[in-house]
Amino acid sequence: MEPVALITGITGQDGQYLARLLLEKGYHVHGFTQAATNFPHEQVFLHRVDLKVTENLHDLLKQIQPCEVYHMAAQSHVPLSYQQPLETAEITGMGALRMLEAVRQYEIECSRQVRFFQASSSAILDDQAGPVLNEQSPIHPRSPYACAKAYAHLQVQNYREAHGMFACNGILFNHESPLRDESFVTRKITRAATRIKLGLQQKLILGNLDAERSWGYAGDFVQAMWLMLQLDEPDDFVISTTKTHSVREFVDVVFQCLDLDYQQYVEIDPEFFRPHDAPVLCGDITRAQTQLGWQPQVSFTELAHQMTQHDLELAEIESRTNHSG
Ligand SMILES: Nc1nc2c(ncn2[C@@H]2O[C@H](COP(=O)(O)OP(=O)(O)O[C@H]3O[C@H](CO)[C@@H](O)[C@H](O)[C@@H]3O)[C@@H](O)[C@H]2O)c(=O)[nH]1
Repeated sequence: MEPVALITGITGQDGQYLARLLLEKGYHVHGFTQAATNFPHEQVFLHRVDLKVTENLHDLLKQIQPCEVYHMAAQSHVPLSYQQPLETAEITGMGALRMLEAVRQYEIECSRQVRFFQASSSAILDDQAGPVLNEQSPIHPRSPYACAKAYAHLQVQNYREAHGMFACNGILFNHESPLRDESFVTRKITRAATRIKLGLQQKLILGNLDAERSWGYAGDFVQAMWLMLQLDEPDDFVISTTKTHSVREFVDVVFQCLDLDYQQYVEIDPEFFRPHDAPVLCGDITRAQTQLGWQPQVSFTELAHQMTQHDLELAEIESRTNHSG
């Protein structure tokens, strides 16, 4: 019998890469989302479930009987969380608790064990605690989003310790791809630069260009998620690359790839600055390397080029459509 996995938030970048990976590994993949449209994998069974109702989640678990649950669903955009702190807490914080509780009830009622993965975030860690953060770094969230993720992270640890649940936090540092939503900075940059190249857009308006992040590739990160749930014992893992680059460097690489000088096109608007923005975020992946045998494969430059190439093709389609229309 094929193993059965449930991915929440399956239409996001991580959900899509993870679905692809699990299908390759021979899983039956179920996913849920509140906006189930046009999901590219026909083999994935899609469900529309309200993350705000524990009974719905419990009923879905009984119906599909997963052995692994990957909890990705969240409001994961930091600036939006300042405008919608309650909704963010509800979806990102309480949503994870409802999922854990539904799994616990299902395990008791059906005498089964489920392995649970939580997409935790580097944003929960104290970015003032040092240049490189690990699993022992203090938790000090500094945005409504980070507070909600910290709550979910602690509940995962609590369910593991109090109920013996097989539950792992992947403390994910920034990870990007051509499937990244355009509200995040890397995709905003590659979409805009490629549209500028083809004359479809004049300017790119950004905020803080000096923030340094360890930009990883989402396709690499989902490997680590799967590896965590194959361990003998559950644990928490930092997943990151080991090199940081500023937003400015990302802009520069992308525009150079298109033979453009970014300084002619990029403008700064204070609207995109945040009340708090970690100056540097980088993870120590010693635990992931030693216990999971995991290593990031795609470099910063390869990632920027891959995203630029993808978005150049999109811009070319847009350009052709404009001319034929
Ligand atoms: N979104 C955005 N960010 C900008 C902009 N200009 C500069 N930035 C800077 O670019 C950096 C990255 O911003 P995002 O791409 O929005 O990501 P994030 O806030 O770091 O959060 C992402 O990574 C976390 C893990 O480290 C995730 O937890 C979170 O959900 C998200 O994926 C931040 O320092 C932000 O201030 C802009 O126009 N838009």
